[in-house]
Amino acid sequence: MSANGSPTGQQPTATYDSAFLKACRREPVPHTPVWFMRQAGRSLPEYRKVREGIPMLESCMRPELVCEITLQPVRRHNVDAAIYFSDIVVPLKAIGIDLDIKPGVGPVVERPVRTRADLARLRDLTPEDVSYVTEAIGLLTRELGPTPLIGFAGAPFTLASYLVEGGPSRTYENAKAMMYGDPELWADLLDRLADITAAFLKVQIEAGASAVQLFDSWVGALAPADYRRSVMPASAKVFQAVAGYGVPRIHFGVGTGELLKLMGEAGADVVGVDWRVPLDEAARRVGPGRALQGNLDPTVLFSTREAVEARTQEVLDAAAGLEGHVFNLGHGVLPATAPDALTRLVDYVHTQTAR
Ligand SMILES: Cc1c2[nH]c(c1CCC(=O)O)Cc1[nH]c(c(CCC(=O)O)c1C)Cc1[nH]c(c(CCC(=O)O)c1C)Cc1[nH]c(c(C)c1CCC(=O)O)C2
Repeated sequence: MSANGSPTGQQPTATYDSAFLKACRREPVPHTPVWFMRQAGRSLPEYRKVREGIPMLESCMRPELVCEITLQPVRRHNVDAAIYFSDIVVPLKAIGIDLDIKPGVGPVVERPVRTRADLARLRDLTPEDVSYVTEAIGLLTRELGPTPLIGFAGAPFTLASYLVEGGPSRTYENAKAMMYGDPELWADLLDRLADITAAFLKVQIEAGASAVQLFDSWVGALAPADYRRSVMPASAKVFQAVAGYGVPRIHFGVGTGELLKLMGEAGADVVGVDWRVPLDEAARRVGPGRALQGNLDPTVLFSTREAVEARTQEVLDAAAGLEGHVFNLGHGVLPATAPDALTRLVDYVHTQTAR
């Protein structure tokens, strides 16, 4: 086992023994650990303040700023893990793809990837391309103490959805047209993206990330047979590439009820579940040997305190028989969420599950 995967390696014992990493390893925990996808970001006034006037992608390349933004939700909410502040398109930008993150829209690619000739633009990612990531994680692991840091990347399908469409899409018609109509080009595209993603995750783990999450946010658009044939090999390649580090690998997507089993089999130690499938049913679908993460509907936080507690309790009850449970929302924190509602939610989960 590698440095980060053992208590004797570069990772401090207190981090290795944290509730979050124990739950990922399906070991007994003192309380159910909690973190939130998109916990660092627009729901926090202190985030909006430090980001003022700095474009999103530029903010991802400033180590001190990344460090501050990553720490903000840890200070405020008492969450059990930090997630590295970045974006799934950062490694693509780093290899020279002409893309930007447009406020209120998302990633936009100037020249979409549609042909075999376009593939040549997807060169390998080297650690030097993202030296600011190594630097920021170095700062962060010192500041975080025992709190684990989650590194992340976009999965090949979700990255391809932006590259081929040229921006956000509801239907993924260009990406799926390539997948159905030119399976060889599609497979080569996803394989290229798998190598870039694996390299990006390795940089984060070697710099000190204690776990990684692979976001395949939009893969719920696919039928299981297409997932298995056209996406799973590339995602499995990513997970395989980082298996030797021994850090937990989390895999998440939205609307993936029919894909949960396959997403686990792709090589995840923890399968993320959105709010559409209760966790006990998700556990039946995923099968033994993997922990689950989720799955409160993020819009519940706009409701009354009583409703939040009742819905949270339902999630905890459904998770009661699981081998390992990491509490999270079923998707990212919505920008208009009241920060105090998140702080109260962390406290509620910790109190209700204290053992
Ligand atoms: C699909 C996806 C993207 N980015 C990401 C995903 C997968 C997660 C998911 O499914 O939500 C991942 C991501 N993006 C960001 C994080 C930060 C870490 C965290 O979770 O706190 C993470 C984990 C910062 C961000 N990434 C982005 C913001 C907002 C931009 C800003 O604050 O100026 C943040 C905080 C921009 C972005 N980037 C992307 C979108 C759809 C958007 C939102 C567009 C908008 O509504 O403005 C692509």
